[in-house]
Amino acid sequence: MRSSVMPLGPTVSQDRVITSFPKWYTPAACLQLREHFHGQVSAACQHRNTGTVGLKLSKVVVVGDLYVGKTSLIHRFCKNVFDRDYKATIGVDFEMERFEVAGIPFSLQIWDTAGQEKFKCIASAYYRGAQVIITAFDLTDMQTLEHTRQWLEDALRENEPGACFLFLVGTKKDLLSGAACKQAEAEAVRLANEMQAEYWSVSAKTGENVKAFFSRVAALAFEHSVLQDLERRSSARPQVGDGDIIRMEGHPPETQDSKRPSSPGCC
Ligand SMILES: Nc1nc2c(ncn2[C@@H]2O[C@H](COP(=O)(O)OP(=O)(O)OP(=O)(O)O)[C@@H](O)[C@H]2O)c(=O)[nH]1
Ligand SMILES: [Mg+2]
Repeated sequence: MRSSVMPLGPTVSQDRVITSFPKWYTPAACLQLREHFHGQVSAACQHRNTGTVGLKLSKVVVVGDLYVGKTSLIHRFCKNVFDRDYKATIGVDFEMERFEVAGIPFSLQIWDTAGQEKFKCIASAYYRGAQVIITAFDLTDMQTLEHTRQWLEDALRENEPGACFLFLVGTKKDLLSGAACKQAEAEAVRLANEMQAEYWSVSAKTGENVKAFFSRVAALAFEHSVLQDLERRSSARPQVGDGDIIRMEGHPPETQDSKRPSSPGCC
């Protein structure tokens, strides 16, 4: 898992401040059932002992068929706008979002990729180094759900095994209701469990669940970064052995980076 160092900037807006651990959409397909930050993470945040986490950003990659609403979802969250007209993404685009999680600055770099086949090879060049993969489908078009397996496989191929949190997101929730929505969600939850992904239904048009979803993404990515940083620092601490030799226990950073996220149910 890779993170890049980013420069310090202004403080975040109030609606990007996360103080309590955001909840899942459904416990039936959820990466983390805890309602609070991990104890070690809370303590580290309280004592401002989060190492370099506050200076880093996590990469989020959004993939899925054309027209499912990837760009709309990102624009609703980052710019609070919705455009009814379709403008295909050409290759890739990205947005930066700054948060404050448990008092610590944290940023997501959200990569929006093209769903059109002809742009796939450009887009796939940007899959590497993702900490989070969001696979989107249109709740009103179940073929797009079937295609998520392939999108996920392609994105995972470019990343270390177990290095990413996975989300499956059903879009355009405003267009479905009642039994049709329940049925589409049930199928999606089944697939999310197979993929070991967390499931969310959202609407970019109405904004339903959009902020809650990205807050959840940010909190999980943040928590994992802090835990990883704590683990890296504790395993790099020198230890005095039986004799006069000082042993350095630990692994090179690359090995640590490729560890699975520690929460249950992620890839
Ligand atoms: N009703 C409704 N329409 C939506 C929603 N999200 C997106 N759309 C519409 O769906 C169409 C496609 O949305 P985009 O966000 O451009 O789709 P995309 O997945 O980024 O497409 P590509 O860039 O080609 O991969 C647009 O006309 C949007 O207005 C939604 O939540 N509700
Ligand atoms: Mg797009």
